[in-house]
Amino acid sequence: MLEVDHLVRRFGEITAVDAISFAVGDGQMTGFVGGNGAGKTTTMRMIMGVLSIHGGGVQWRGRPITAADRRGFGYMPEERGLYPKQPIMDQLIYLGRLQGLSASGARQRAKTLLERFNLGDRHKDKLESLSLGNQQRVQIAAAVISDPQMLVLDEPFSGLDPAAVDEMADVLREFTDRGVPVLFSSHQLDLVDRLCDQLVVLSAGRVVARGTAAELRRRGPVRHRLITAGDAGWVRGLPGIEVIDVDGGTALLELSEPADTDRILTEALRRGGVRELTEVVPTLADTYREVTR
Ligand SMILES: Nc1ncnc2c1ncn2[C@@H]1O[C@H](COP(=O)(O)OP(=O)(O)OP(=O)(O)O)[C@@H](O)[C@H]1O
Repeated sequence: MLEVDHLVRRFGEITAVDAISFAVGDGQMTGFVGGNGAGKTTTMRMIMGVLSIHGGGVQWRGRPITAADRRGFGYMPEERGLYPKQPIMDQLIYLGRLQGLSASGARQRAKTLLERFNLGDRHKDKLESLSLGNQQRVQIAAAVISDPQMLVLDEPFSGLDPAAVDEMADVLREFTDRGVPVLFSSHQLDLVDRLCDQLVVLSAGRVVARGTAAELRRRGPVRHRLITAGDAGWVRGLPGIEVIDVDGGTALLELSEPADTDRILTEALRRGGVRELTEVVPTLADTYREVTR
């Protein structure tokens, strides 16, 4: 398990990461979500020891993390890290050797990974000659070259088409299935919803929400949709009911008291032509907007 404990990082006057805490359990896929500048990359860099820590700490398996622990982590940095002008196989072998594999072990592992990503016949090609999606596949191969104990991936899904997203997700799941904790950042809420056991939502350097997608959805605003045969504009006249939107016979409402549902329904029935009154389950995007505003 990786634990991030009240981590702090400042850049001059800016506190980019402001006492962030969360944990990534063994075999747990954790999505790190937040708008531009929320502090995701900075946190990941501190986990990996690329940036110094100004407060708090990182624990790995219950002890303060060491450089040796970090060498066993697979990391995909925001700036990527491979050389555009060098053949991909050579780079993977080099990285594997740096991380302690033998020459033949590194070659074998690189070959297996490139084949896994359908890039076996491109092994002599320079990184820059590959499509963006294929470059991303090679970047992930580089992160997992030496059988990592933990994966820290900065936007691994950005720029991938849906098929490549599924393929990348399968690779990450192979790791979580083996008990490896995986932390990745993403702007794609639908993806995070689909893939993650846990979400950590950052805003302005702080954790503003944390939990499973279902738990976070429950934190979103509970709304009701009323559909009537005639115009539903009359809802605006009801005291204590927040009207989010009215479009012809359809109104979207936020009700603060359970009794408000009865009140709305009674009034709608009195007026006649009620078609529907239903609770609208918040989406993850609704919750995200709510917790980051
Ligand atoms: N090297 C740096 N020097 C000065 N400020 C920095 C530096 N790195 C990050 N920051 C600032 O720290 C804050 C957090 O940035 P960070 O890159 O961690 O956010 P992020 O959540 O990864 O955003 P994005 O989704 O855009 O990548 C921002 O205000 C950013 O401008």
